[in-house]
Formats: sequence, structure tokens, C-alpha cells
Amino acid sequence: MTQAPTFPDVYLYDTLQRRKVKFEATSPGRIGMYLCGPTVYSDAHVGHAKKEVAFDVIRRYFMHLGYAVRYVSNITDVGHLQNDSDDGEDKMLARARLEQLQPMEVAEKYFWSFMDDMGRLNVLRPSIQPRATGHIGEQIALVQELIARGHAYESHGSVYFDVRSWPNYGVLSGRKLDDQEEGTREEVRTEKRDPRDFALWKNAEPGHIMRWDSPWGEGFPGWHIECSAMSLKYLGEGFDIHGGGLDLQFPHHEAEIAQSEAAGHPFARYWMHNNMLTIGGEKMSKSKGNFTTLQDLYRRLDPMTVRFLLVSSHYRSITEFNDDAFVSAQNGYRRLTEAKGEVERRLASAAEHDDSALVTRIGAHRDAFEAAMRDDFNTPEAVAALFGLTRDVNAALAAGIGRAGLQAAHDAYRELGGDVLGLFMEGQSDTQDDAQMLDTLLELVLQARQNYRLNKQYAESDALRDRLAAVGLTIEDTRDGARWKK
Ligand SMILES: Nc1ncnc2c1ncn2[C@@H]1O[C@H](COP(=O)(O)OP(=O)(O)OP(=O)(O)O)[C@@H](O)[C@H]1O
Ligand SMILES: [Zn+2]
Repeated sequence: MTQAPTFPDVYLYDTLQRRKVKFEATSPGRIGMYLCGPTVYSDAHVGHAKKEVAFDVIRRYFMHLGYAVRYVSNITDVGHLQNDSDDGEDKMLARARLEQLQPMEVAEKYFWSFMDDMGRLNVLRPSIQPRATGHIGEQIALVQELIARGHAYESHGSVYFDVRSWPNYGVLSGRKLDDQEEGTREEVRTEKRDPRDFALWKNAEPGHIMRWDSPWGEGFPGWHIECSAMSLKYLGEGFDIHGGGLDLQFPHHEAEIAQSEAAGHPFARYWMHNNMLTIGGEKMSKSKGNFTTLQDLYRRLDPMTVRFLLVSSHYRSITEFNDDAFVSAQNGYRRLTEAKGEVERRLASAAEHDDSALVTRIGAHRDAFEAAMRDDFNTPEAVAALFGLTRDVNAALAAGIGRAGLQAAHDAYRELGGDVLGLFMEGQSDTQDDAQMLDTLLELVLQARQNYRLNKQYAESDALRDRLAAVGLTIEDTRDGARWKK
């Protein structure tokens, strides 16, 4: 008989229980995770990256422990209104009008830019990435179940969740019903039995182009219902972990729990929330306009340095985004990659050497890294363990190191820094090294050409230029000297 694999204990902070708890998977060795994804109506900013990287690291750590993780993250392409309170224009439609595009063109454009931005950050692709518009049937079915059980009602072609019928409403955010306020437009207010009821389905007014047939007439789903319908569809009842930004705890996540459980479907067992990335102490957000898109940031900062900056603070801590944070991320990341690069270079021609003391110390740094990650994914402590490793590795590189030490260091960088924290993209160091080498070689070539010209050996200097042109490299003479370009 084969032994069932065992997994080390992992403690995570569960927002629902408001404390750190030991994680227990529902099915042995398997984890279902759901993360509220983007509304694809504009380019992603650094705040979005904090959330994506936070949950990517959690997923990667479980994978590193040997779990099979099904990671579902939705794409919102309908129903997210400009106000959280069931009124305002659909964000997709507003953008479509502005850019003179079809809403689905907007969705397509920003979906791919999101994927590209997160890909450069080495965020693993979700196992399933369901779109709200592709799951209208599932959403309607869930709304019907809620009506049948007496937890939702139809009003003027819209359907609302009846919060008074569900005493558990408020369980996640800890808000008591009487303390909750809903500032809604007067018309919407009169459609609701209680101003705190939230929309499950909205009647589409004439001219509203995103519309689908439903038992209540033509309309479109409310924003919250998609996450219940799609997480239950792909992960099943009582799935393991639901994640998202702390700002979504209320009303979005509260609504997700209410509408799933009131329909008779036990929902997520653990709730995890990342804190906010702030700028000048305020949440970076699209609507506040205080955001830096990832595309802009990548012009100044290598994406891996951005990722390093994000994992250097805990997912439940606020990350303040400023120039000091950039500089220390650049320095810190360079320290790691330089040591890692040197280890790789030396490994190719390593000799035997007594590395037993170093190997023991590397083991201790690995243990510290694992202990930090098992304690609610404490990435700043895990990064500190990588720095501890780097100090020892640098000392050994200076004093003498052999194959065993280099291999142990290499494995630690690859598995902990690479696989778990996602800080090293495959092939990344090679391309960087190649680019650097090309730069150095061409500097030498330009120098040689300059010497020919000083000696009036124009035939030789032209021949050099022509040989470079033949392989697609152009030399430009500028006032500041010669430059090369691809
Ligand atoms: N500054 C931030 N820090 C961390 N997570 C964020 C930040 N901004 C948004 N998120 C997360 O990204 C996801 C999508 O957010 P959303 O599209 O609402 O972005 P937003 O910039 O807050 O937009 P808006 O201002 O229009 O609400 C949510 O899970 C949210 O928690
Ligand atoms: Zn959601």
C-alpha cells in the first residue's frame, strides 16, 4: 500500500475567523483557490499587481509543498457599475463609449494587457479564468434558486437579495445590519424592500447594449453574483480558499457568501485578503487617479524588481509605493541576482572542496524560509532568509567553494527564490547576461573603429561598419561619439 503524502502544517490568517488558523485541505493533497480578478476596462496599476503577486506566492508555496492547486480567477466584463450601490453606468460600457469600441473589444483589449503585465511579473496563469459574460446561464440559475428559497425578490425587472431574510449577512465584515448604510439613487431605493438589499440581476433600460434574456426580462447580472456562480461551478461547494483585496470584503465578499449559502451552497472555507498598496498613505486606485500603470513603471523598473518590491512586504501589510522603496528594491534584488549569477557561473567548472559547514548553513536558511512561509506566508521574513543565504554564499565565494556548496546554493535560489517567490524568470539571467556581453563587445568594436579613424585608416573603419551592418547592427556617429543600434 502506498503511503498518503503528508504536508507540513501551514497557518494562515482567516478573515472569517479573524485569527491565524491551521489550514486543512478538503481533499487530501488538493486545493481549490478562487481569486477575484480584474474588471477589464483599463490598464492594470501597481495596486492590482500587489494582489496578483500576493496570491500567486500563496499558490506557488502550496505547489512547492506538493499540493495540486486548482486556481480560478475570474474576469469581470459585465455588471461592475461605477458605484458600489447598484447604480451608475457599467464600467465596461463607459469605457466603450470613451474609446468608441464595442464593450467586448474593451474586454479583449484590457484582458490581454492585464495578462501581459502579469506575465512580465512572473504571475502564473490561472488554471481557469472564467468570464462573467460566458456564465450568464449559471448566474441566472443561482438567482432562481435564491428566489425559490425566499431570499431574493423581483422588482421592476430587477432581482434583489433580501438581506433581512439572511441573518448571517455581515458575518465576514462584522458589520451589523443596522450599522450598514446604502447610498443609492432614489429610483433604485424604491425598487428595494430595504436600501441594503443588493442587485442580483438588473433590468436593462432601452439603449443598454449589454443585455441578455432572463425570466425577468432582458437585463444583465449584478456584479457579486458572477463570483459565486463561477467559483462554485469550477471548485465545488465548500472549496478551500477565497482571496481578494481587503477593499472587497464589504460589500462584494459579504454578498458572495450570502448569495451562495442562502441558495444552499456551502461556500469558501477560508477567506484571505491582501492589504492595499498606497501612495502618500492613500490606496492607489483607478477612480482616485493616483495610480501608476505597470506599463509605465516597467519603463523605469525591471518587472522582477517590481515583484521583489511587492514580496518584500507582507501581503496583509500596507505597501507604500515611493522612490525610496524603488531604490531599496533595486539594491536588494541586485544583491540576490549577483550572488545567484556568480554561483551559476562557477558551477560549470566547480572543483571538489570541503563545503560541509556551508551546506549546513544553507540548510538552516532554507528552514528559516520554510518556517516564515508556513506562518501566514511571511514573505519579508522569507526574503530575509534569502539575504542570510546570500551573505554566507558571498563569504564562501570569496574564501573558497566547491561543487557541493555551489549546488546547494543554486538549488536554494532556484527552489525558494525562483519556484516559491517567483523572483527569477526562466532564461532571464541568460538574456541579461547576453545583453551585457553584447554591450561590452560592441564598445570594444566602436573603440577599434575610433582608432582606425584617428589613424586615417578609413578603409578598415568602413569595413568594420559594413560587417556590423551585415548582421543588422548600425553605427551612428553623434556629437557624443559613436553609438550602435539594432
Ligand atoms: N491599491 C491597491 N492595493 C492592493 N490591491 C488593490 C489595489 N487596488 C485594487 N486592488 C485590488 O484589485 C482588484 C480589482 O480592483 P479594482 O478594479 O476595483 O481597482 P481599483 O483601482 O480599486 O478601481 P476603482 O477605483 O475603479 O474601484 C480588487 O481585488 C482590489 O482589491
Ligand atoms: Zn469576486
